[in-house]
Amino acid sequence: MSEQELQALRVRIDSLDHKILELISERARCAQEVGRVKMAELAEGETAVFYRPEREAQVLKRIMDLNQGPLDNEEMARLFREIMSACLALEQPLKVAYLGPEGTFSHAAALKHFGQSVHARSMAAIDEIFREVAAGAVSYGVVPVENSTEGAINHTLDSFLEHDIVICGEVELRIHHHLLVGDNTKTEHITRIYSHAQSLAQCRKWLDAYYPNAERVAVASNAEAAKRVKGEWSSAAIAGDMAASLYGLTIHAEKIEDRPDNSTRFLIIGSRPVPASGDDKTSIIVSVSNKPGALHELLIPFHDNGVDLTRIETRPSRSGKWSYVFFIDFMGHQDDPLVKDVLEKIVSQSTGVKVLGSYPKAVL
Ligand SMILES: O=C(O)C(=O)C[C@]1(C(=O)O)C=C[C@@H](O)C=C1
Repeated sequence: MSEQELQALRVRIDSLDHKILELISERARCAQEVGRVKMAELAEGETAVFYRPEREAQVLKRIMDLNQGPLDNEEMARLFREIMSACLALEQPLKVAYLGPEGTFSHAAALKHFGQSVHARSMAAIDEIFREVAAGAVSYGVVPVENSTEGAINHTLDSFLEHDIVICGEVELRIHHHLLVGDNTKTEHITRIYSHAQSLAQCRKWLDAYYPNAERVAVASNAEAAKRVKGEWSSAAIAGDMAASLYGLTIHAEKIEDRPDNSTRFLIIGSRPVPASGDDKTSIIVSVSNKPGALHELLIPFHDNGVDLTRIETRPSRSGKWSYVFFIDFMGHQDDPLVKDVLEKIVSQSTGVKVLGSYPKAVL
C-alpha cells in the first residue's frame, strides 16, 4: 500500500470519527433527556429507576441483529455496552457491589454487565453484598451462582433464603485461569501455589501434571492469591487476566483450566422487579413436604405448559432437619400467562414458593 493510499484512508477515518463523536454526543444528550423524563414522572415518595435492564438487553440484541460485520456481534455489542454505560452514568452514576478484592472474576463480571462507567465497590463476602443491596447502600450486587465445572455456589443460594432480594439479571463469564508469577519468582523452584479453592479445583489435572509436588494453598480469592505472590520468590498464583494486570504479575502458563469451556454464571441482585424484555428467565425457591414423588409432582405444571426448565438445585432448607428447598430457573417472565399459570399451580402444591425475580437472559 502506498503512503498516499494510507493518508487517504486516515483522512476518511478522521471524518468518520468526527461523525461518530457527534452521534455519540447526540445519544448522550438523549439519555440525559430520558433521565429528566423519569424524574418528572415520579409520584410523591417514589424514587426514579434509571437503570433499565430489560431495555439494555433489547438495545444490545437489536444491535446484534442489525450488525453486518466486519466486527462480530459480541465485539459490536461490547462497544454499545460501553456507550450505554456512559449514557446511564450521565443520568445517574450506579453503585454496584461485587465480591472483591479488585481483580476477581466477580469484578470482571460486574464490568462486563454494567460497563466501565459503573462505580464498582469491592466487598469481602457474598453475604455482605446481599446486605449492602438490602440496605440500599448500593443499587445492585453481582454474585456468583454456578460454575460449569464445579457446580453451585452454595453461599449465594443460601443467602437468597435469608434476604428479600430481587434478581435483576444474569451474566456469564468465560473463566480463563493462568499461572502468574512475580518479577522475583524463580520459576524453576515454585513450591507453593495460591488460589481460591474453586480455581485450584478447576485446574486440578493441570497442577497434577506440571506441579505435582507444589503445595496448593486455598485463599479467600484469586486476587488475594495474586497479591501474596508479590513478595515471595518461590510461589505462584492461579488467577485471571484482570488480577495479572492489576497486581503487576506475569503470565507464566496461560489458560490452565482443565475444561476449555469453563465458565461462571453470576446473578445481578437488586431491590426492584424488572419488566419483561421479550427473552427472560425466572428464578424461584420452592419447598415441598417430605413425601415420595413430591419433586415429580412439582415439575408436572412446567411440562404441561411447555415452560423450559434451565436449572434445578437442592439445598437444605435450614428450617428443619432433612427438609430441603429447590432452586428452580426456567425460561419466561412471571407476567407471561403460561408462567403465571405454572406459578399458581406450584403454590397450591408446595409448602412455600418465593419468586426471586424475572430478568433478561444474558445477551453477551
Ligand atoms: O431507555 C432508558 O430508559 C435509558 O435510560 C437509556 C439507556 C440507554 O443509554 O440506551 C440508558 C440506561 C438504561 O439502563 C437503559 C437505556
